Amino acid sequence: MTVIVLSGPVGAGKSSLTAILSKYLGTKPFYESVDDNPVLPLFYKDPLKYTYLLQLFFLNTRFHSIKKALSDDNNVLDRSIYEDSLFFHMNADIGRANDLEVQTYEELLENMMKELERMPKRHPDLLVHINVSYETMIRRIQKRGRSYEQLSFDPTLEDYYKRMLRYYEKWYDDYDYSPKMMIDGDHYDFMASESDRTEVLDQITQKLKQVGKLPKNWQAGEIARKAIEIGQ
Ligand SMILES: Nc1ncnc2c1ncn2[C@@H]1O[C@H](COP(=O)(O)OP(=O)(O)OP(=O)(O)O)[C@@H](O)[C@H]1O
Ligand SMILES: Nc1nc(=O)c2ncn([C@H]3C[C@H](O)[C@@H](CO)O3)c2[nH]1
Repeated sequence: MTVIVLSGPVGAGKSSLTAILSKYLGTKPFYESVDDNPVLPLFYKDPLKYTYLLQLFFLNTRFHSIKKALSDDNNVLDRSIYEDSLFFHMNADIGRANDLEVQTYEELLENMMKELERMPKRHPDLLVHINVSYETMIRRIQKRGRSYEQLSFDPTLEDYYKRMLRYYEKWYDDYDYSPKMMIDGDHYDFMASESDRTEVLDQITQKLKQVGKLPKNWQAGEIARKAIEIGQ
């Protein structure tokens, strides 16, 4: 059983790489709840009011998928539970949550993490972090086109996204729940370029080999080749 978790800021390419990687390895993808998330548009419209609710919503849905993913299969997860706390603290630091909310959230998260310790696997086998610059992040957010994430919807998002990148830098440095690796999301266009896709998948396969976690019976056969050819 191998569990891989993708991490990275908004628009870094986690969902896209989750689709490609899971196809390549023949494993199951688990996606973050976005289009079916009723709180997300409300949050971007009125962050002060909806930060706490959004955080609980994400924590709850993430917990559901992690419990499934850590049970007994080979899986790829689009974003980790470890990043939820980053988002919440970042929002609290800009005054969108009070001390009592922070304390309650922390206690709930700790409780949930304790529950996860009972799972057959407690942590992922590998964290794949996609690193992007501010310029790339904005380009991808525009390309994807969720209206409420655009700078034209709320110009203060520029500060929010720049802050997010700073928090992610420290978060990745501190992360030590599993082996980790970084993909250069500025350099590799794993959506449009087959050779970039091959290179990124190769980097991940090498790392999985190195940590002894390449899914059993996996070999770069026909299905993997197809995943490279067609992308997601
Ligand atoms: N390496 C890449 N090269 C070119 N385009 C990319 C790359 N990665 C992602 N994209 C494009 O950028 C957009 C955002 O990608 P995606 O939805 O996978 O990001 P994400 O990290 O899952 O974002 P979020 O956390 O906000 O859901 C999509 O339109 C996708 O096609
Ligand atoms: N505030 C907040 N807390 C979270 O835990 C969290 N997780 C994801 N997101 C936002 C980022 C993208 O817009 C969108 C898709 O990742 O959802 C979050 N926002």
